[in-house]
Amino acid sequence: MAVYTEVSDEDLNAFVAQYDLGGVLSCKGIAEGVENSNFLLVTGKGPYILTLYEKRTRREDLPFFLGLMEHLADKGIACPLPVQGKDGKALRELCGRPAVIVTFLAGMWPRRITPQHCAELGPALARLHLAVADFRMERPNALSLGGWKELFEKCAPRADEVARNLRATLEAELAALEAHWPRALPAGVIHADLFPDNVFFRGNTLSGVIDFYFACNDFLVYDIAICLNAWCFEIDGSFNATKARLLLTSYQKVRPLSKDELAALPWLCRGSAVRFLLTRLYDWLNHPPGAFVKPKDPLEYLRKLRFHQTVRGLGDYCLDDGGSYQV
Ligand SMILES: Nc1ncnc2c1ncn2[C@@H]1O[C@H](COP(=O)(O)OP(=O)(O)OP(=O)(O)O)[C@@H](O)[C@H]1O
Ligand SMILES: N[C@@H](CCO)C(=O)O
Repeated sequence: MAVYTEVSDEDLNAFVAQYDLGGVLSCKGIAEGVENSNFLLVTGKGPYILTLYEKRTRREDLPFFLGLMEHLADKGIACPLPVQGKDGKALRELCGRPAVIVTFLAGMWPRRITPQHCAELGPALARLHLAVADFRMERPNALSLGGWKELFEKCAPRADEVARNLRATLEAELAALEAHWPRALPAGVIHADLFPDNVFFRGNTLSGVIDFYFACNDFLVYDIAICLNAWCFEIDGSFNATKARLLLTSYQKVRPLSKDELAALPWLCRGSAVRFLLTRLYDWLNHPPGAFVKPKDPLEYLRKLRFHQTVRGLGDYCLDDGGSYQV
């Protein structure tokens, strides 16, 4: 489970006393998530989330992430809002880790994705992209081409332990991505990790988005590519064109995509598949025996990559038969 740092009652009470939240009523570790330690903290003022940032979230990036959540919440996007202490600061330290308390969002992430979930996701993502247009902080995407290459080099010597020819497959794919990666598309701050476990629903209605800790500046449509991979494949590995069409058409009701953005999607989907394949592969190969967090399956993303490699244009996704957008 994702509680890497245990917090004593004494430390917790002293920490919470720095806020105007009343006393601690309960604090329970949250099993989900892999990056940071999260707790459901209940105080006299209600439920909150306490997050202790572990080693992969860089301290210098935290003002960007917290500033982004404040900006989005201010624009009416349903996302966690960092809570300020009595001194006006949201970011402080607990047990030697940077730590924040954020507001609690009601809802559940969907365990079984339906087309309706994708139809809700599209406009929420588009609204997020519009809302960041005047967010002034920047964070380059460390997990784009350059970052993939670095990760690949770290994983390459042992990649074939995980799948036959994986090293050669990745090497060839990185070269192809380098050659075809779009150079100029509308850009801004993207979520960059908008998987189903980061999107909450109440019934079929999207109620909030969490986990902005990979957010960065990149092509806006790259966020859609990430979502196509994370939301539109079935457990048996097949691509669900109905879900993809709903995601794209509903997104475009809020933020229409240009011809260039649509045309770039197949390569962006390949890039996004490589991004998650590589981070999962790295975690798989560097997983300490006995660790309580189960690494995610890298091969799921190898299968997705192989699917996108067969695609020659948007038509191969069977996306352009609805007539609801133009390529
Ligand atoms: N603001 C919030 N409101 C309600 N629940 C939350 C909130 N933030 C986090 N959670 C709960 O904590 C879990 C883990 O949170 P989060 O996804 O941010 O962790 P993480 O370690 O960064 O995970 P990931 O592996 O997705 O990067 C979520 O699945 C959710 O159950
Ligand atoms: N969403 C990521 C993990 C957390 O960032 C993945 O599924 O690989």
